[in-house]
Amino acid sequence: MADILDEIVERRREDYARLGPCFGVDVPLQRARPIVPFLKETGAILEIKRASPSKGDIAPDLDPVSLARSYESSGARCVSVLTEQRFFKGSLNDLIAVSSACSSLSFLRKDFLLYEDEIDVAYRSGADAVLLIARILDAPLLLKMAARCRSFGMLPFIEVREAGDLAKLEAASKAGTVLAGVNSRDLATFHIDPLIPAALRNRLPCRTVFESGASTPLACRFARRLGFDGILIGEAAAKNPEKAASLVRGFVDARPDWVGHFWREVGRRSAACGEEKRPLVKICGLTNEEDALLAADLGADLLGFVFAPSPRSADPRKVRDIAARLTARSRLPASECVGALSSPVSRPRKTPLRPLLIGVVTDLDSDQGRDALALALDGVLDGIQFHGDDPRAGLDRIEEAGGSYGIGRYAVVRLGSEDDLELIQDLRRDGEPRVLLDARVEGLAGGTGTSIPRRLVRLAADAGTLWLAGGLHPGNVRSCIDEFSPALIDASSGLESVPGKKDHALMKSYFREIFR
Ligand SMILES: O=C(O)c1ccccc1NCC(=O)[C@H](O)[C@H](O)COP(=O)(O)O
Repeated sequence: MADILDEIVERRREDYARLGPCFGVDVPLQRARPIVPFLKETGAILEIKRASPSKGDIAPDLDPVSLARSYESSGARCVSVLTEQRFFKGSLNDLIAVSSACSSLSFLRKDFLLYEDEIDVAYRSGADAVLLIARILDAPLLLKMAARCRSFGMLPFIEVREAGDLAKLEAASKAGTVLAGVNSRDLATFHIDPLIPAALRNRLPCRTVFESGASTPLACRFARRLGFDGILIGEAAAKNPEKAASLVRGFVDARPDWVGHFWREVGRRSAACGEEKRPLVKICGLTNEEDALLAADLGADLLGFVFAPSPRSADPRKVRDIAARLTARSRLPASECVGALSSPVSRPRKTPLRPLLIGVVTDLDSDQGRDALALALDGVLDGIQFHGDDPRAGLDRIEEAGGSYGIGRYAVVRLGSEDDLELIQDLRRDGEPRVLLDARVEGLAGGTGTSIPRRLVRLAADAGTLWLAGGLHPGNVRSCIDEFSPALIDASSGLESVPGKKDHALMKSYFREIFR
C-alpha cells in the first residue's frame, strides 16, 4: 500500500539524485569528535523534531543546541536528530551543530537513508548511531549499511514493524551488534498502537527501543514494563522540553513486570487473530467447567469470571479447577485435544489453545475483589478487568495490589454519552493499549445484554482500536464485526439459557458467525 513512507522515499531519491548524499549541506570532511556509545544503559532518547507529516509544525523555531542541552539536564544521555528536510524540516546542520557542542551526549541520525554513502555522511556529521528502516531497504542493502555503520564504530538502529522486517533484522543481528526499534505509529494511517511494539518485543533478537506516541510519564512507564531498553520520544519532548524530565523518569524508574508480560501476550494473540482477520473473542460470565471448556474448544481467546455481585458470580475454587484443566489440556498436542477436533469451527486454529483467564471486578476492596486479586497473584488468573465506576482509580488500586511484580489488567469504560469518550482518550494517552467499552445501564455494572448506541461505537472506533462488549449475541455479532472491525468482542448474557448458564447451541452459532 502506498503511504507517507513511500512518498518520503520517492522524494528523497529525487533529492539525492539532484543534491548528492549531503543534500546541499556543507558536511565536514573529517569527523570532529570520538564516538560516544549509543544507549549504553537503559534510558530515553529525546528527539530534536521541528515538524512531522502527521502533526505539521511541532517546534519550528527550536534551537538544536539549547534543546539538546536541556534534554541532557532532563536526564537523557541519547538524542535523536531528525535530518530529513522536506517532511520534518530537519537538517544535517542540526546534527553537526549538536554533536560538536555536546560532547557527552550520544546522537542518532534519524532519517530515511537509502544509500551506503549516506552512512559516511552520518559519521562525518557526528552521529553515533544511524536509523535504518527495514521496510525501505532490501535485505542485502540493509546488511551492507549496518556493516558500514559498524566499520565506523557507529551502532545500526534498525526499525521494524511488520513480519517481513523481522527476517532482515535477524540477519543483521547475526552479522554483528544492532539495536532494534519498533514504531508504534502506522505510517499509512498515523494511528498509534502500543500493542504493536508489545506484540513484537519477544521476537527481537537484540536490545530494543519503543518508538513513537508516548506523551505522558505513564505511557513511558508502559514501554519499560514491556521490557524495552530504550524509548524514543519526539513530539512530547520537543514541544514541552520542560516536561521531558518526567518522561525520562517515567521510563527509567519502571521495570519489566507482569503488566508488560500480559500485554505482550495479548499483543501476540491479537496479531495472530489479525492474520486470521477476526477479533479476539472473550466469553464472559462463566461459572462452570463445561461452559468454560466449550468456550475454549470453540476458540475463545479470553474467558471472563465475574468477581462481583451478579447472577454470574464465580466461585474461586471452580476457577482454580478450570485453570488447571485448561493448562493440562494446553500441554497436549493439538491432535489429542478433543475440543480442537470436535470444534464446529472448521478452520485450522493458529491461536494458542489455552485462553487467557480474566477476573472481572467492580470493587477491589470487596471480598470478591480480593479473591480475584489473590488468584491473579497466584497466577491462576492472567489478568483483571476493572469494571467499576472509576477506571483510573481501579487501575491504581490494582497497581498497589500487584506491588513490584504487577498484575495484568485493563479497564472498562461504560459508554453512555460522548463525554465518556474523553475518559477513553485519557486512558489511552496514559499508555493503556486497550480499553473495553460496555453499555451504560443505570444500576447495573455489566452483563446487561444492552448494546452501546451505534453512533457512540462509531465515534469510539474512529478514535482508536475498539474492544467491544454489550449485548452481543449470534444475531448481531457479524454485523458488529463488519461495521466496526473491533479487535476484541466480549459477550456474556447473549449466550445464556438462564443467567449463569451458557446455552451451548447459542455459543456454537456465535462462533460460527465470527469465524465465517
Ligand atoms: O456479567 C455480569 O454479570 C457482570 C456483573 C458485574 C460486572 C461485570 C459483569 N460482566 C462483565 C462483562 O465483561 C460482560 O461480558 C459485559 O458486561 C457484556 O455483557 P453482555 O451485555 O451481557 O454481553
